[in-house]
Amino acid sequence: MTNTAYLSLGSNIEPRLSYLHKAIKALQQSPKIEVAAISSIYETDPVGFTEQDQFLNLVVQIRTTFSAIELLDVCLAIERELGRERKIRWGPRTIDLDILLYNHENIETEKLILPHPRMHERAFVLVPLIELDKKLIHPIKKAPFTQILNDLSDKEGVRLWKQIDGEDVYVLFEN
Ligand SMILES: Nc1ncnc2c1ncn2[C@@H]1O[C@H](COP(=O)(O)OP(=O)(O)OP(=O)(O)O)[C@@H](O)[C@H]1O
Ligand SMILES: Nc1nc2c(c(=O)[nH]1)N=C(CO)CN2
Repeated sequence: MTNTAYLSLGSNIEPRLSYLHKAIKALQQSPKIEVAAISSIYETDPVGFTEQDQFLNLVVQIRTTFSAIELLDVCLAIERELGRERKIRWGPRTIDLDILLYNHENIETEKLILPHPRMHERAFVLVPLIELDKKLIHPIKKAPFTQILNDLSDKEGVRLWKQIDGEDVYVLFEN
């Protein structure tokens, strides 16, 4: 069965764009993952731990035959391959891949929580997510993500960095 998932990608250690590109290429190279859509790239102010460099964030929509927990393991493996170190919670990272949504599933285990438990608080997630699909609704809160973003007190700190338009995404990453 093919599942639809949305992943949030972020990097704030240079070369940020290259880490994002390598993570997307790694997803595409999996026979069980089709990268169906890639949002624009946004430069964003750090949230949670603010004494660090600006992030580049984007969201990808994938189709996958992996289970949610298998998909998490793929994300964690890509982070390891790209040198992710966890020294400070929410601190600097070469690459971070979070699963935002997996179908409309609600999963709560020690290793995996879906929908992502903090996605509704984060403009750096909501802005690129809504760019991909303005009709998405939070499967637990039953509220449109457009409304969740509108109601967010902290909507600042998210700036369009690179407009990505279909086939251009690969040209962008190649140059
Ligand atoms: N939806 C999810 N996506 C990714 N990791 C998750 C998810 N739910 C739970 N986790 C768990 O969170 C652990 C720590 O993740 P990580 O250190 O990357 O946190 P972070 O992405 O920096 O912070 P945050 O979770 O607030 O976005 C992972 O090892 C994973 O087991
Ligand atoms: N701007 C921004 N801030 C963050 C980010 C992120 O990707 N972008 N990720 C975090 C933990 O996942 C914590 N804070």
